Amino acid sequence: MEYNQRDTAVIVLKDGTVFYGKSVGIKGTAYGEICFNTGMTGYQEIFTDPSYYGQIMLSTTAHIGNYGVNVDEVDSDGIKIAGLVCKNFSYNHSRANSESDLFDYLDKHQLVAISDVDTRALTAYIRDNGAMNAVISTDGKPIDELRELVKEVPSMDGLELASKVSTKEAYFFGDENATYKVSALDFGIKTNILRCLAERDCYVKVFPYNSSYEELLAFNPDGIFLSNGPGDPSALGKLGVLPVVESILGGDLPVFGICLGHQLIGLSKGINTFKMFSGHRGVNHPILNTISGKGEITSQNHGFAVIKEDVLEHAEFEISHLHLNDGTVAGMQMKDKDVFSVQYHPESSPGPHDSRYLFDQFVSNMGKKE
Ligand SMILES: NC(=O)CC[C@H](N)C(=O)O
Repeated sequence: MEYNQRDTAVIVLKDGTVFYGKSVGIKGTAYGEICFNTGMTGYQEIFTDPSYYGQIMLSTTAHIGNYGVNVDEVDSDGIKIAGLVCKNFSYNHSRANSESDLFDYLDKHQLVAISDVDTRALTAYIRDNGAMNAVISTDGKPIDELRELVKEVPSMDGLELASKVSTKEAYFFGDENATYKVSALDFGIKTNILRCLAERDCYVKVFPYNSSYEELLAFNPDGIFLSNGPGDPSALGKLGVLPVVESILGGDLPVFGICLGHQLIGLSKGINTFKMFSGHRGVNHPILNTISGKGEITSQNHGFAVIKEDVLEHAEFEISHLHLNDGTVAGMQMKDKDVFSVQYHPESSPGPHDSRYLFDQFVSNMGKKE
């Protein structure tokens, strides 16, 4: 396909490789780390997941847009991905409870989006060469200019993004007469995590990422939650987050961390993180709960992970979950405290509900304190 065709769009990878497609969003140029998600449904939840902030989403599913959009299916106040790359884009949608079509939604949120890409070839390329920066363009910029532009895109390694999606002001979620009160530290929290807590009789106060331990305690919580979020977890050290997490772990309240929250629990205790080759993003990742011996099919979205040896050598922690594809740490817990965390997404929006029991475990830990 020639780039000078009308509506033709282009993807330029950091190493100079080029893929072509057609524009289905606004005319513009967007950049970020390109990563692929293998989920076959749940595109609206994925696009609005704050953990994807700064990343270009390459969807491996064959159709995007065919069931429209619904405001109840968002995981934040708007689209958070930096751009979209897909195979077939459906301008028609068909579903009883869809409110509008994806095309209008992308336009409303001013997203650069490209369809008709050979997504299988591009995914295989990233799988074999690792997650990498990319520029996607639908406004006719010459390839040479885009090859220069992609060199300027900041590396995800060391990039701090959580402060950009965390709430500016504390807010409440759920019924104020609920049995349990939870203070949640927000690094880009997915709304479905709040829904899962509220459904389990929790009233949640969501705090900005730079809140102090004292501010979290002033809500008089029964437990503390550490959220998911975008970027390199180790970059949050410079924002002073780790001493707050250390104080939380030093207290006696039950603690639950998901994804970035899990990584921060580790970092605050000297368990380091590393950048994975291409990360885990999809809705069918197999996990072994090493405590119960049971398997779980899980929803995942991460590009960093804690170093396994650091957990194994740590006196206070033990591994609770392992990723069965590559043996990476998928969950850990403190041996003598009600502190546990997982690298994956039990709120699973989208994804199977196998791991929702972790919310029950957190609530049950809070119940023990009564
Ligand atoms: N979903 C998340 O919280 C992701 C955590 C972190 N940004 C990572 O990519 O590993």
